[in-house]
Amino acid sequence: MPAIEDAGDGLPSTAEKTLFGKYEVGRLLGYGAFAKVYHARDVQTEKSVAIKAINKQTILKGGLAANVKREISIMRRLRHPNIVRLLEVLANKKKIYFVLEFAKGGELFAKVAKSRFSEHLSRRYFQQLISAVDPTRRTPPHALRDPCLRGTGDFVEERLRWCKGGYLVLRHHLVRPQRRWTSPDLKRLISRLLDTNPQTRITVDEIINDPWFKIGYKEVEFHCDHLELKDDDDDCDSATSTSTGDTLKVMNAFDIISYSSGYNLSRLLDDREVGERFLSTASPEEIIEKVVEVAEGENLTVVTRKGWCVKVVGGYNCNFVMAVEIKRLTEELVVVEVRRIESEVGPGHQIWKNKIKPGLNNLIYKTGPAGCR
Ligand SMILES: Nc1ncnc2c1ncn2[C@@H]1O[C@H](COP(=O)(O)OP(=O)(O)OP(=O)(O)O)[C@@H](O)[C@H]1O
Repeated sequence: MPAIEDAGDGLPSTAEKTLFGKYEVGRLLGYGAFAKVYHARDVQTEKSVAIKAINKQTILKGGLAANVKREISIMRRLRHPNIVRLLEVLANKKKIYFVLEFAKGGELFAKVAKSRFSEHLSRRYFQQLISAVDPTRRTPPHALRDPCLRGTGDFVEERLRWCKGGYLVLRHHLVRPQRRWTSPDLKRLISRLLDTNPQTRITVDEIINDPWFKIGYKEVEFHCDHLELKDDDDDCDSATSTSTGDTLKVMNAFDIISYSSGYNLSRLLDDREVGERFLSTASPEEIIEKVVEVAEGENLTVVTRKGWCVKVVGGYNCNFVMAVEIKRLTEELVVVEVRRIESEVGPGHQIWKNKIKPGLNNLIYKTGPAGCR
């Protein structure tokens, strides 16, 4: 495998080195607005993956942490043949790495630039594109505040607005020369897609029912682990359990293997945050109750309590912030995840170690580190 430039990516500079001992990093595949994407090989399975390296500072400076978290929360849950899967998220002090399914077909743009597509092939690619956009579209609106994730109508409108100057160019070069060999149905669809008026422009539902589009189209069954995407600005919002326990937050393989806690990636973005995980056979309600009891006994303030998650603050100048979240691992076992931001010195530092943790001792029987790798 060829050597790659380091370019401050924190990626290994030669193929002999591997990222986190798991991925042999190879050639640069491309650049995004905030990331570089590399080809890599999973050392264990020998499968190709794409690794998207994003600089934490760039994200934080650009105020993009929420966008990144949202992108992860949606991507990791979607299972669709035309959407690249997010396999894992890794991080070190400087970078976040998205490990993605490798799309070996290359870029559509490169294919278009190389040769003219037949109408049949165009339809196949277009159907895949619409099929991939459709489940995103069906995600509840509160998850789609990010303009990058809004439905295609808005998305297309946004893009057309960006390249307003280029639009006529597009019409002239792309549509007109093709008239000779384009079927009337396709011509009609293209003109509806390129309608500059968002009110009359064709919608995704209309596209799916369009006679040209419909030929041979099979709706793909997509799977989404959690459609009830929550706003992740609050530590407790990622806890989806209820006190009645009918929508349990069950850890899936992704959570366990990657040590990722739901959507909350704040620890990937804030080096001051520390954490621990415990296993417990106690009931989530009993554990939460105990945390609240001990915290209140220490004059800490419970600022949020939702289902199986509680957040408390306190200490000198409120320099101690702690969120405890519980997830079910098996019928008998739960994982208690404790995340804290505390100053290295001063009374805040001692609150967890000397007060709360001892108070929970009889509920937990195994400890392990949490936080990013
Ligand atoms: N899973 C993948 N498999 C193969 N190549 C990929 C993969 N993901 C990205 N690439 C390559 O890396 C390039 C940059 O990807 P990236 O997702 O960062 O950028 P983008 O989607 O163009 O922009 P943005 O930064 O807005 O997400 C792509 O254009 C593509 O060539």
